[in-house]
Amino acid sequence: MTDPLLAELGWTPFFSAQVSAEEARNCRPVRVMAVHRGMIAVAGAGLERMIPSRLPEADGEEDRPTVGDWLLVERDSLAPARILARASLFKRRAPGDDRRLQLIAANVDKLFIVTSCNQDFSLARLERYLVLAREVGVMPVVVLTKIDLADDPERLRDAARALQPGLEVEMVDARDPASVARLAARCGKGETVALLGSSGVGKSTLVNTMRGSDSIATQAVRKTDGKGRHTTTVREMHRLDHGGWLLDTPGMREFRMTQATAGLAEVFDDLMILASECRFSDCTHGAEPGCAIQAAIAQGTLTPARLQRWHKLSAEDADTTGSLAGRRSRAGRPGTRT
Ligand SMILES: Nc1nc2c(ncn2[C@@H]2O[C@H](COP(=O)(O)OP(=O)(O)OP(=O)(O)O)[C@@H](O)[C@H]2O)c(=O)[nH]1
Ligand SMILES: [Zn+2]
Repeated sequence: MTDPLLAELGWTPFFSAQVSAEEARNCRPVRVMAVHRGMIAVAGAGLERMIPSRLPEADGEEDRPTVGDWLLVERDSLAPARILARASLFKRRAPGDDRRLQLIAANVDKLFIVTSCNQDFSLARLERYLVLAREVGVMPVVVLTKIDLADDPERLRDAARALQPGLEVEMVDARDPASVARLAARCGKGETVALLGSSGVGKSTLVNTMRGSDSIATQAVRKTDGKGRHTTTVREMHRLDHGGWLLDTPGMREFRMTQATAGLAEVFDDLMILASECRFSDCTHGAEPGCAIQAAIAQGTLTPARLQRWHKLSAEDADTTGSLAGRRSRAGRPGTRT
C-alpha cells in the first residue's frame, strides 16, 4: 500500500516496483526537493532534511541526484544508497570545452510551455518545445499569458492548438488568481510540472500566483541553518496548496533542444508519413517528381511554413547529432535545389 504522504510527493508504482524487499527493510524513499552545493534537501514520509548528495557508487554521468529525483536513503543514517530509475529526465551538455552533462530535473510529469500573447508568440518556438516534450516523454500544456494585453488571444490559441492533435492550450492573465485557477487544476496532487519559456513571458508571475505557502525545500533549509538563509539554492520544487509541485529552475530556463531526432519525428509525424510516400526514398521534398510533401502543399493540406520549420529543426538536430537524415533534409531545404 502506498503511504499517502509519499503519494503527495509524487511516489507512484513506477518507483515502488524498483524497491527490493531488502531495500524496503533497510531504506526509505525520499524525493529531492532542492539541490545545493554538495547538499540536497529531501522530503519523505514525515521527513524533511538536508543531506550530503554523494552516492556510494557514482560512476555514470547520470549518477548524481537532481531536483525531482527519488532516492533510497539508509533508514537510520539517511545516507543516500541509490537513485531510483527516472520516469523522465531533463539534461543537457554544458556549452564550452568540457561539455559536462548537466542534469536539470527528473520525474517531471508535465511541461507548461509558457508564451505570451505578444512578440514572443511564435509557432516555430512552440514546436521546438513540443519536440523537446516528446523527446523527454513529458505531457505538454501550452500556457498563453498576458491575454489581458492582447486584442485577439483566441486567434493565437487556435493557431497553437492546430500544431498537434489534442494539444491543450490555456489562456491566462498570470497575475490574476482566478485566471490561473484552471492551470492549478492541471497540476494535481503529487504531480510535478516544469515551466519552460522565454524570459519575460511571466513564469515567475505564474509561480507566485499559483503557489500559496512556502516551499518544503525552503522550510527544510531554514530548519537546518536556523537563520532562514538559502542563498545557495539553485533549483527547487515549489509546493502548491492543493498538492501539486512546480519546478521553475534556471536550468530549464536556458534549456535548448539537443538530439531530438525521435521527438522531431513524432511532432512532425504527418510529414514523416507523407515522406514515406515520396517516389524516391532519398527525396529532399524540393522539386523531385512524385514528392508527396509537395503534393500535399499543392492540395493545401500542408502549409509551406510547416515544412520550412521542419527543415530548420531537422538541420539544427543534425548539427548536434550529425545524423545523416538531418544532413539530407538540410541539403533539401527549399530553394537549395532546383
Ligand atoms: N499584463 C500582464 N502582465 C504580465 C502577465 N504575466 C506576467 N506579466 C508581467 O510581465 C513581466 C515579466 O514577468 P516574469 O514573471 O518576471 O517573467 P519570467 O518569464 O519569469 O521572466 P524571466 O525571469 O526573465 O525568465 C512582469 O512585469 C509581470 O508582471 C500577464 O498575464 N499580464
Ligand atoms: Zn518528397
